[in-house]
Amino acid sequence: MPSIMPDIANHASAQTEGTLDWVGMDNIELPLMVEVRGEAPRQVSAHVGAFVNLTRPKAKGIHMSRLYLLLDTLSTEGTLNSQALMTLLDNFITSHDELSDHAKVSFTFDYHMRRKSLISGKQGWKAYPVTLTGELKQGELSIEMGVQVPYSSTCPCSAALARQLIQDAFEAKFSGQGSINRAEMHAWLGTTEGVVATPHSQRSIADVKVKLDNANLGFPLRQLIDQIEDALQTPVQAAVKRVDEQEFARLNGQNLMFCEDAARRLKHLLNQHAEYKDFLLRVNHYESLHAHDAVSITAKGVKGGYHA
Ligand SMILES: Nc1nc2c(ncn2[C@@H]2O[C@H](COP(=O)(O)OP(=O)(O)OP(=O)(O)O)[C@@H](O)[C@H]2O)c(=O)[nH]1
Repeated sequence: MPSIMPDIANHASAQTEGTLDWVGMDNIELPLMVEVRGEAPRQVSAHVGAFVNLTRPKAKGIHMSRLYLLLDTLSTEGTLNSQALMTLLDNFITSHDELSDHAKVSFTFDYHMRRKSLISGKQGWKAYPVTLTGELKQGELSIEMGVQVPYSSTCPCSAALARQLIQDAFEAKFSGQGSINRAEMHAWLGTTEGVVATPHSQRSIADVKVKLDNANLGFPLRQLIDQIEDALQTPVQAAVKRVDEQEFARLNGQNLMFCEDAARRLKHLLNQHAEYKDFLLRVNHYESLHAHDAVSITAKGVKGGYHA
């Protein structure tokens, strides 16, 4: 190894001068202990983005290795919680004395949760894609928590059209009869001639980002996922026996949703919780009627905050 190695980041000047908003690394893969509110810390496999700004127009570049090694220490010795996030971002800035005064980090990972079946008492895993992002500017920490929650949506228009066909089929079958035989009708309703049409439904994703007001209480990830699933009523299921599938069919029938309905339910929910000081949500219905998607997007409407 040569005794003195060139140190471009420290000693060379920028070819073209200028400040930069963010410089760093993206998609760093590392295992990480994550602690969310009310849960024991657990290991996840994270993809990380680590950034600082570059305030000196003449400086050649930032010191990528310093950010990387700070992350590595968190991965090998620490646990990601709100305090660790603050410390990490603070260290990003202090390690770039004279070069940077803003720092940003994002962790993307799947968070697995045990989910109960609707009726049978069975359990299974669901993996929720999560992104935790922290930004430190002028000593102020801002934390964003994003999660994607899959659910089922049954089209209300299709359901109404199907009901009409069922009514028509009923008329055609029973119109000539003075009094209807109850047993005959019960049996007929159990056939595909009786329920002649079914509405289409689709796997859908609620993509929700919230800005946390007070992350000292921990990342309320389980709480947010539970709230979203409770509001929508038709989250996709893990373990399913027939009794669960039947209950799922009932829930879908009682929660018919356009993408507008789903977005309004979630907006109403998030507006009720002051802890989410801002939010941005996007509801994607991956249509089975069309080859394209039905989408609703909305934000809380905070001045200077998220916008759709
Ligand atoms: N700034 C910057 N560094 C890059 C880039 N691509 C790769 N690197 C490399 O990142 C490596 C780490 O840089 P530094 O953190 O400055 O490494 P170092 O000089 O050994 O570390 P310090 O002594 O702490 O400054 C260097 O080998 C750079 O060449 C880039 O686009 N920008």
